[in-house]
Amino acid sequence: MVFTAVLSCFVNLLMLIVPLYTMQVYDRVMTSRSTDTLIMLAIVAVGGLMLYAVLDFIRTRVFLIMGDVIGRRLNVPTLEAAVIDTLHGTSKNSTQAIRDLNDLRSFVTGSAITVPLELMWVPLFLIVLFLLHTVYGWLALGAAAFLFLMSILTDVLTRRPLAQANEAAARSFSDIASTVRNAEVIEAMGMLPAVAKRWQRSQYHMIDLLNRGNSAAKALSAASRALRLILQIAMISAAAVLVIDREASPGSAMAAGILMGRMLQPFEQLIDGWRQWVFALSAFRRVRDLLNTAQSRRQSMPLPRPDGRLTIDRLVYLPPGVDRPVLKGISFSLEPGETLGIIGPSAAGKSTLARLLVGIWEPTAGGIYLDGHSTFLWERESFGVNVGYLPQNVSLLDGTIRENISRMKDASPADVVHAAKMADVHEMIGRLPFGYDTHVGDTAYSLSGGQRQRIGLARALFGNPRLLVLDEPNSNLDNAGEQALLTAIGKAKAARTTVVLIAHRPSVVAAVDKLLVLKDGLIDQFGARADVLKAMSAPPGARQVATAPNVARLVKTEQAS
Ligand SMILES: Nc1ncnc2c1ncn2[C@@H]1O[C@H](COP(=O)(O)OP(=O)(O)OP(=O)(O)O)[C@@H](O)[C@H]1O
Repeated sequence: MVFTAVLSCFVNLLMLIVPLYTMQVYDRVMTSRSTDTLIMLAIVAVGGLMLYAVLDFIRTRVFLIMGDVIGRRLNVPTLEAAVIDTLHGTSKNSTQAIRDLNDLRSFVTGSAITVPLELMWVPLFLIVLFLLHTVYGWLALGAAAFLFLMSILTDVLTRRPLAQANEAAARSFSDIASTVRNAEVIEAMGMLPAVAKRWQRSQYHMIDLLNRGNSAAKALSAASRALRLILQIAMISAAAVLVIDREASPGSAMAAGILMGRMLQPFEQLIDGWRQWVFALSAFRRVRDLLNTAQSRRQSMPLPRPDGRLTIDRLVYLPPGVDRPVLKGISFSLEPGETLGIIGPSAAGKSTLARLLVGIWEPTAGGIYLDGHSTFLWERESFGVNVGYLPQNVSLLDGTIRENISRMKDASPADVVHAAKMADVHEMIGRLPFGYDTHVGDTAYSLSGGQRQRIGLARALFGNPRLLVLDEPNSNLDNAGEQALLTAIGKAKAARTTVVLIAHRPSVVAAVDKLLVLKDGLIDQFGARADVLKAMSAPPGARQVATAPNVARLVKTEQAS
């Protein structure tokens, strides 16, 4: 910015060439009738203007580089902040930040950003006008003050509606994204007219705000343009009077007209470009707020590969903005290579527990420890290579099957095939149009729910994780798929991977060592599978399996010892 300000000084100085040249031609060349002087003056003026072009180009390049730097420095931090923000559930429209960043870049490379730099050098033109004649100087000063007041009026009248319109546009974008995501449901149930009506209402509101801001801005811009021309005419008339009274030369009168026009131009540009400034400032604020608030609260030091000992100690989870905990003090532990099935009614908190186990959310109280280290605090990359997670709603990222299984890394084909074989999907992938290179994701080749789930399982198994958390991995599977899942769990267990499996259907829990029954955020039953199943089938009074408080005591004693 300092460099461009210095460059702008020279650019503005060189802008004096045309008025000075005009003055010299009128006052010197025309009176002396010397064509040699004219040629000399023309050569100097053209040379100066070429230098002007070069400096102006360099100034533009500096802004292009600035735009580039903004993109390069902030792209990844903004993406990371948007992801963290989404996980915290603090914002519903984190993707807007990426759009904001692109808008900021376009603003920096546009014309409105240079206006303050031009305004900075207005005093230079004023000094020259005062030097030509004090009347020119005072007139120009009055005109500048008048247009400055117009800019303030523009701000007062347009800033609020334009900023609100900008926010409304951001919300509207997020509405469209959600509509497009749910296209199938909307089409199948004829919801489009109702959805379109709702969206149209928000659009009308946005357009209304935009029109209000724009009409005021356009009216003020037209008024200021006319005003500038009127002020220029006032300047030329005053100059004519001075020439008639022989107080100024005709050349200086011409120069004063040109100088005044040039001096007032940035004010006009300021009023015209106000909208861009308002939008850029709100985009800047959103990006800044996101980068400031969405700070990762995790550790930055990578940790070594764990054995897979999992300890859950008095875990409580209260979602943000909710006053009733979903998990109300859960404690249990698993040794490396143990497999645990978690069952329980809907909304018992099973998926919440799964998300907490893999450190997506931060426990409100208590903790989850893998080999003694909090799974939430664990540095993400070193945690990720040791953990596999299959969420309830599997969605694959935009990319090939190979990229999806290898978690978007440039992995060796042998490792990808190994994970695919573990999940028993190697042959299924072989039957796809381009095998491992088949492009999948939201917009590409459509896989069935079961196929997606099995590729999601291969992705979770990739890299032989130490902890594997599978949230209802069989919800879309047929018998063959379920058999493959049981085999995969068996292989993971043989490789001493600790497995946590959430299930609705009891068929898959046949593969686990221990069983946990979760009810309303509390452990109802926990123990060896056979014991829990026996206790569940026994009448309520006769249950003898460890319950939550007992387990909590067990964990505490273990830690104390
Ligand atoms: N971020 C959140 N904000 C508010 N409530 C939440 C949040 N996450 C989970 N809940 C609530 O916690 C409860 C448990 O949800 P969870 O998804 O863990 O249940 P679940 O046992 O996996 O159910 P299902 O078997 O139907 O998948 C639900 O009542 C849900 O509304």
